[in-house]
Amino acid sequence: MTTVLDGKQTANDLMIALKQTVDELKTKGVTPGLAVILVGEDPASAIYVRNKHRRADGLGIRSLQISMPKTTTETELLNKIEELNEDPTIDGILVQLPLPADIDEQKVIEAIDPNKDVDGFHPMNVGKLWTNMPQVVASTPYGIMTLLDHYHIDVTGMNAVIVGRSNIVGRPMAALLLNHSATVTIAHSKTKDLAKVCAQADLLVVATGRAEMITADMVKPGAIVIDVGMDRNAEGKLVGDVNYAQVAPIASAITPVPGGVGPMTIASLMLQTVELAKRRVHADA
Ligand SMILES: Nc1nc(=O)c2c([nH]1)NC[C@@H]1CN(c3ccc(C(=O)N[C@@H](CCC(=O)O)C(=O)O)cc3)C=[N+]21
Repeated sequence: MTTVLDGKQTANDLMIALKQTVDELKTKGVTPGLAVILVGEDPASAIYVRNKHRRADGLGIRSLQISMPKTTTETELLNKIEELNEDPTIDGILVQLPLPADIDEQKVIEAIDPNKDVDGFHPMNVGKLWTNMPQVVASTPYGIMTLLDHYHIDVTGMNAVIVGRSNIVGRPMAALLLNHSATVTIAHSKTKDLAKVCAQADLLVVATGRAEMITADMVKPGAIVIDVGMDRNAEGKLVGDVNYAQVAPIASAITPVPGGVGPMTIASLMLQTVELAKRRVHADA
C-alpha cells in the first residue's frame, strides 16, 4: 500500500499548535510580523502571496503585503527593504521571486537583514545551513523535512536523489538531507542517464518544473517520492514533476500535487516567522 503524504492535513495540524504559540507571544506583547513584497503582477505569484496572507491571518500573524508595480526600480526596492530592516515590528521579510528581469535578484537577497531573511536565501543563512548550524532554512525543503518527520520517516543512511539544483529548492534540500545523514546525490538537466540515477533512490525529491517528467521506469519499487513541481499539463491542469498515476502504485509513499509540498512550504514560512519573532521576546527580557 502506498502512503499518500498529505501536506494539506499536516500543515493544518501544525498550524493549530502554532496558533497557541502565537497567542502566547501576544500575551508577552509580541505580535509576529511578516512582510511580503511582490513586484509586478505574475499571476502564479499573486496566488502564492494570497495563500500566505490567508495563513498568516488565521494564525494572528500580522502580514504586510507590499505590492510594487512592475516598473519598480532596483533602488526603490532596496529602499523598501531597508525600511523593513529597520522596522522593529517586522520579524520576517520575503521578496517573492522571480523578480522583473532588470532587477538583480542576488543584490536584493543580500540587502535583507539576515536575521529577518525568513526565506533563508541570504548567503549567511545558506552558509549556516551548509555548516550544519541552520538558522533560517528555505521554506520548501524545510517543509519537506517536516512532512517526512510527521510521517516518522527517518532519512538516516538513505540513498537520497534530488533532481534540480536551484538555490531555492535543490541545493538547500541537499544540505538538509546531508545534515540528517542521508547519502545525497544532486541530479540536474546535464546528468547522464538520469533514469538510472533516479532508480537508485530510496528517497527521490523532484524540483525541475517539467510537468510529469518522472515516469515509472525512473523509480525504484518502494521508494519515497517527493514532488515539488507546480506545473500545467497539456490540458491546463495543475500537475507535478512526477507522473503520479504511473509512479504512485510503485512508491511506498508519495506527495500529491496539489496538497503535498505547497501547503508545507507555507506552513514552514509561518513556523519560521514565529521563531524569528520569539527572539524579540528574549531581546526585550
Ligand atoms: N521568495 C520566495 N519564497 C517562496 O517561498 C516562493 C517564491 N519566492 N516564489 C515562488 C515559490 C512557490 N511557492 C509556493 C508556495 C505555496 C504553494 C501552494 O500553496 N500550493 C498549493 C495550491 C496551489 C494552487 O492550487 O495553485 C498546493 O500545492 O496544494 C505553491 C508554491 C513559494 N515560493
